[in-house]
Amino acid sequence: MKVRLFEIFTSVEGEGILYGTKTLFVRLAGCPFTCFYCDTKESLPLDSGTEYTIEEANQLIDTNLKSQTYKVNFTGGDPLIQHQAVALLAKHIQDKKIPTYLESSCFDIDRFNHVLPFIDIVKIEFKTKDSDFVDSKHYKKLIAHTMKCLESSIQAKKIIYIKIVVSSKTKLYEFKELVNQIFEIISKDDIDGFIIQPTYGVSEPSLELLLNLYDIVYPHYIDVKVVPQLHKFIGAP
Ligand SMILES: Nc1nc2[nH]cc(C(=O)O)c2c(=O)[nH]1
Ligand code: SF4
Ligand SMILES: [Mg+2]
Repeated sequence: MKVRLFEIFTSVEGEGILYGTKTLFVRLAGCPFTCFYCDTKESLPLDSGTEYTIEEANQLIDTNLKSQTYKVNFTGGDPLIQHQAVALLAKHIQDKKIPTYLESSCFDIDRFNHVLPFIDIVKIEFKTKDSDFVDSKHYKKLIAHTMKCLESSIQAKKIIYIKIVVSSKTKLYEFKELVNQIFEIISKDDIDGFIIQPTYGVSEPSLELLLNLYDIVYPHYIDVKVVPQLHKFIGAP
């Protein structure tokens, strides 16, 4: 089996509940979606990056693990595009007792379930309608898949947090509908965090909007946090 990696680098985790922690990032090539705020557009083409055999990719990861690595984040692109390869690479890392982390848009429950056994920390990202991830007629189906990924992670007792990227285009009523839908199927104790992540450099949300979005989540989950992407502020990848 082959895998296309766009890049591999060590940095400070810039997103989510583990922000500020040293992490090795394995960025998979390929994502067919179209979020208007995507900050890794170079990695979207399926033929971007470099192709490796699994053995070569594992060797590359091993070389990068040498400089004290505490966890490995599979990101993209979307790692579920190459789910079979990601499962093999993540197993290789777990065998070394290093925690693995999946950074995906959770668009397909079958692909997600294939990778999940080899992942310790899962970010469940719910896309807003205004993200342009998919056109609006496919949005309901996307959210159904993401919900199933969330339920599956809870059943598997993973470390889980929910992330929603918001912009000045995010509609309060749509956000509220999404949050209500999430907490209809889960309880606050099922997750380890809820992150509202503002877009950076494009259609940035106002403080007023961020606070209104916060107030929508708070009644369901009092530890909700607004966390911008830390790495953008320290000039790190
Ligand atoms: N420092 C840093 N942290 C990140 N967390 C998630 C990232 C991503 O691109 O998915 C990312 C990234 O690209 N860089
Ligand atoms: S899902 Fe992620 S990688 Fe794909 S277009 Fe959206 S932000 Fe970019
Ligand atoms: Mg990034």
